Amino acid sequence: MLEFPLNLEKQDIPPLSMALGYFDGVHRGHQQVILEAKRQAIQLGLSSAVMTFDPHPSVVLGKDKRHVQYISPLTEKIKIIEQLGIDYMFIVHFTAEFANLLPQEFIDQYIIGLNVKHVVAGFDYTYGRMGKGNMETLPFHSREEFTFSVIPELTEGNEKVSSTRIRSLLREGKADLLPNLLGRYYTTTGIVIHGDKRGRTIGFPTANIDVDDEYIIPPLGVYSVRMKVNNTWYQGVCNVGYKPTFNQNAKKISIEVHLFEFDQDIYGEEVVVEWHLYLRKEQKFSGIEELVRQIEQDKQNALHYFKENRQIF
Ligand SMILES: Cc1cc2nc3c(=O)[nH]c(=O)nc-3n(C[C@H](O)[C@H](O)[C@H](O)COP(=O)(O)O)c2cc1C
Ligand SMILES: Nc1ncnc2c1ncn2[C@@H]1O[C@H](COP(=O)(O)OP(=O)(O)OP(=O)(O)O)[C@@H](O)[C@H]1O
Repeated sequence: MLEFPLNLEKQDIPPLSMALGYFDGVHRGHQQVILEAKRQAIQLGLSSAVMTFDPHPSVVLGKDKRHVQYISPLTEKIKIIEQLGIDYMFIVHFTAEFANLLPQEFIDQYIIGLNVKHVVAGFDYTYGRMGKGNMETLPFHSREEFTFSVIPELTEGNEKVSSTRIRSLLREGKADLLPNLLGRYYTTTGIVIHGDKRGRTIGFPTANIDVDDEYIIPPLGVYSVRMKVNNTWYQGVCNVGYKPTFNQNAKKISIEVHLFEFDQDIYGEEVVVEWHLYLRKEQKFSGIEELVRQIEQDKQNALHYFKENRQIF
């Protein structure tokens, strides 16, 4: 997949069928939009493309002053879209100036100007200043330079499948409910770093994972997870928290995974944690023995979960 710099001339770009959206998480609704752009590309003899934005519009428009966190930070989003078999991806730097473009200016510069011959977007897609352009105004703004398809609302349990809904489920720890919306389990990519080396001595060695702070981290607690190491998936349990049994004033959340049937040195490796099921709260135990007994129980609970859900793995 190629990424174009945006100072391109129209004649340098092949005619495109382009999906439009922010696409955080590339959930099942997004996948319909993107795959329809690909289908139309094949049917109309065009190249397929996705146009997305970075950072999230809320950073620039000031609705969300907090550090923004994503279901899929940009590099992850690019990877997922690439796997859908899209030829080109345009990542528009979302600035105040861009947000201020009139709907017609956006269409002229970013759609017609990029040689787009077919547009695909969802029923609620908006464009241009204050989101004034929408799928009803698109025929007018298109100047008959391109055709378009509108993807109807994909719902699950009578509610729209949306990035907002997925973000709030994730923040409530409901990782097990995500596959219905995301089309896969939630994953975070990170690097294995050194911890306090205590895990080994209590019989539960753990990989401490440094996860990019652009990811949404599920709430504190213990989870059934799978982790991908060197292209192989392993089952395990993960603790997200401050390890209160040992640390009085820890400031940084640690994410550590104990894998079953695994004994390799993986410091410095990139790994993917796949979040499956919230098991319990993190607790302060009176001693190591009590903690170890509980982790053994966590392991049994996770093994039971994976056994029951065997058909998926
Ligand atoms: C499945 C699992 C559950 C855990 N639960 C707790 C907990 O409830 N409270 C706690 O203080 N630490 C908990 N821990 C963290 C352990 O205290 C930690 O793994 C151990 O101290 C080793 O830390 P280290 O890797 O920094 O050496 C848990 C770890 C795992 C793997
Ligand atoms: N459930 C859905 N059904 C059909 N199209 C959708 C659905 N969700 C999003 N889309 C479309 O996918 C594209 C990307 O949407 P967007 O990035 O705004 O996602 P979203 O899930 O609607 O996000 P948010 O929760 O922030 O509103 C848009 O064209 C949008 O209309």
